[in-house]
Amino acid sequence: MTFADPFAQTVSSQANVARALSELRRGGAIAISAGAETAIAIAAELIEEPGFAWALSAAEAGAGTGARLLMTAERAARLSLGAPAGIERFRLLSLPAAVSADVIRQLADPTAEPIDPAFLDLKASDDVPAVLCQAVIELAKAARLLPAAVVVPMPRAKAETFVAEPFRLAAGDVIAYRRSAASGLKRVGSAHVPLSGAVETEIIAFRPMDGGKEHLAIVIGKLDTTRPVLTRLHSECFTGDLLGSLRCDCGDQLRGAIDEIAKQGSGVLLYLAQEGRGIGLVNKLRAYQLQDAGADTLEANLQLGFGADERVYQPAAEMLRQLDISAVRLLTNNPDKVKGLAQCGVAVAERVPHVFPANDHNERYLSTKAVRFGHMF
Ligand SMILES: Nc1nc2c(ncn2[C@@H]2O[C@H](COP(=O)(O)OP(=O)(O)OP(=O)(O)O)[C@@H](O)[C@H]2O)c(=O)[nH]1
Ligand SMILES: [Zn+2]
Repeated sequence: MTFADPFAQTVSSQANVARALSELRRGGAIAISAGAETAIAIAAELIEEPGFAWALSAAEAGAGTGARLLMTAERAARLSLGAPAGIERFRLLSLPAAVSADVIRQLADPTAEPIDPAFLDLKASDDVPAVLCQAVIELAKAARLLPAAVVVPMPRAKAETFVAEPFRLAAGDVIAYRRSAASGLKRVGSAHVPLSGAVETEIIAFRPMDGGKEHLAIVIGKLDTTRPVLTRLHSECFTGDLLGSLRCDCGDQLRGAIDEIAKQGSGVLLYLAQEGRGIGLVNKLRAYQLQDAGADTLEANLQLGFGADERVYQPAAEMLRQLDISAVRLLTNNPDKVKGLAQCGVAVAERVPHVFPANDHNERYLSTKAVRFGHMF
């Protein structure tokens, strides 16, 4: 296929990223390039011996150009593998030739059997361009995997003749893809769904351009968009919203927001597909395991290699824009949501506190939110 027009190019590069995501999620290898440099990458949490051996031979990795382990600065710091200055966003470490797939998974995953990396003598490496490393980390996060990968740089001569299985990907495409997933939303379906306590409710689904999971706008009553609209941004929480988990306050906040909006006459609840503050359900369960071993909710995210909060607010702002809402009264205790929305061009006329009583199981979680995230309780 040739790319005569830029739209076709965009669509095709988006398709490549989508394919790369599913390859990574099933433990497959991808070939990714930045400028003249190419490397093979496999998600660290899924690496097995055959794939690892394939990557080494496909890249014709010789002495000194073997496998690298790529991880975020947060994870590296917790393995005492951080850079002295500690300012880089990720670490690339050369792996010894005899390292096993099991050891790689242990390094990447703090919920696996603990490992002391000191005996491996991992050396920092800089033979993969930063933009390529960044793209691989972004891909792993977008695939809701741990943000760590085995990366095998490919000699240039080999890269020129290499026909990747199944394709080759450019690092720049990943960045463009992430941006379009955050801001390109299409209204794809809506219906009247009477809720208990809020009979006049319409649910509107918005699909991200990358084909990812839909975000939902739950519109209660008749909106008056000439004035700030009572609005709740609610990040998906399968355990709290659906199962009534007592580890968090999400279930109470979800139902409480619907009740409050209904009581005040009208408003909107944006149900955002950002489970686990954007790290996904599986990683949230891992974070819970780390919390049961002593970490708080913020530290658990860092141990897994994520930032404290991986959410972005462009999708919420774009949904509000499509609903013709330019100013909101925001039901939240989280100062980052107020800031995040404002940065995306939505006027936050007022913050409306959204506090519910603690229980025996979520007291520590709520106090961590207050102390470490600055939540206003
Ligand atoms: N990573 C991680 N996510 C969690 C944990 N507990 C709850 N969550 C997620 O945190 C998010 C909570 O979202 P919200 O209630 O919208 O937001 P908030 O940041 O608490 O702010 P408020 O607007 O004040 O409620 C949901 O996506 C939950 O799945 C945890 O221990 N670790
Ligand atoms: Zn929750």
